[in-house]
Amino acid sequence: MDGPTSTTDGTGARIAGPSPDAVLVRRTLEEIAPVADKVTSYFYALLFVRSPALRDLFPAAMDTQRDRLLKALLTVAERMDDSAFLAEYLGHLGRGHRKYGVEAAHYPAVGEALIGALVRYAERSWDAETEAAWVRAYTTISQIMIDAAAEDEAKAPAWWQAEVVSHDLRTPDIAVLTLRPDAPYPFLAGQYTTLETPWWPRVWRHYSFASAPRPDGLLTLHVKSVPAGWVSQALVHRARPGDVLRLGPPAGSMTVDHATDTGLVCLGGGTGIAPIKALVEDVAEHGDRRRVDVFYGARRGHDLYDMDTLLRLQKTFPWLAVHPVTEAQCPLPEAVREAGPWPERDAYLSGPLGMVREGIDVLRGSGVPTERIRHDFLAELAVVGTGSAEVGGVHGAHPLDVPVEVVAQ
Ligand SMILES: NC(=O)C1=CN([C@@H]2O[C@H](COP(=O)(O)OP(=O)(O)OC[C@H]3O[C@@H](n4cnc5c(N)ncnc54)[C@H](O)[C@@H]3O)[C@@H](O)[C@H]2O)C=CC1
Repeated sequence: MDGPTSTTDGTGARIAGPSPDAVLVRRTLEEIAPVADKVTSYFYALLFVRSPALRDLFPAAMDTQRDRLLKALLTVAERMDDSAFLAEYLGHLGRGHRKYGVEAAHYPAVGEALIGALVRYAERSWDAETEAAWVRAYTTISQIMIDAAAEDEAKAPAWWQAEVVSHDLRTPDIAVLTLRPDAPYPFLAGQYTTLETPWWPRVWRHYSFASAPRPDGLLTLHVKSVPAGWVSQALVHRARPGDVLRLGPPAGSMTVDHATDTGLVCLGGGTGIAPIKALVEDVAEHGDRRRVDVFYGARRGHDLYDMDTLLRLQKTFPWLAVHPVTEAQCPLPEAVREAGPWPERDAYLSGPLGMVREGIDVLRGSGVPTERIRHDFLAELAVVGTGSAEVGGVHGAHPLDVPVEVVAQ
């Protein structure tokens, strides 16, 4: 892509402006924004008519697919001149697409369908120069994704099969599943995975791991069945020991920095307690010098489905304090504010979007510097991908930093 231009401000200092290609790409995206749905439908129609074999990479029902492509494009367009961001974001996307069966040979057809859809709906701004900018942009995007996938192929499988070894229904709509992967699954406490069930082929959802890596290699997930949540309902009400699921690679950076012994303050709302529990186990495994406060929020007392486990951990580890909070008592972020300030802590948040957002505000107001606040916006992905809250929570300062997978979520 062409490099950024620069201008000078009133003091003569140079300010980097967007590159000419970024200006042209953004102009196209602005023009199509009001008809984004039509562009997306036309893109997929072109893709599947011209390359019918690619249809098999996508789920049967395309409604879960809707906004993904456009959201990824907007993210890239917004940061087009930031090569470090592009390498990280698109590298993650390229690796993540291996599990869908995406190959290097598929990329040109996608690029042609994309440009075909843009030509049709960006009539006002489209010209030869714009087309050349889009071709350069797409070539760069696809090459980063292809290279990242090829590099990953040399060291990790595209997916893992995982057998359900236990299924524990904790409430009428929450199950704790234990899985045995068919090969060692390398992850860190606080990370999440993508998962596909045999009942909804090519429909993938995100779930955080509820335990730190264990010597026996087993994995644990907490799943809440949500209305219209195909995958979550199948996992809670249908999955049984012996069923085999597929897992994508681990992702997420809500992990503990073991180079320091700073204390932790953790907020887990609902099934958002899952990765928080994994973090507590991780701290325990790395020594016990750190103070850890866990605020566990639920709507009602009986929704605190993992309280027994947390109390057991609290009894074992004197450095751990667990604070259950129900809505009748007070909102979870409020309880954290009242117990603060937290100036010397690292903070971790996991749960519904609203809780995470409010929690961040409270933590900032209670003295925690922004760079010490970690969270993964899984709830954000659920909203984008399905219109339902079907995830078990992705990390980043901004939701757009989360790689939104273009194919089959
Ligand atoms: N790594 C992550 O970020 C993870 C996120 N999650 C997300 O957590 C959510 C769990 O859902 P449920 O169990 O149904 O939780 P829930 O809806 O029962 O709420 C749990 C807690 O969050 C509080 N809360 C909810 N909305 C709030 C708001 N707008 N402002 C302040 N507090 C709020 C509730 O008062 C309660 O204390 C899902 O959206 C899931 O995607 C789940 C696992 C991991």
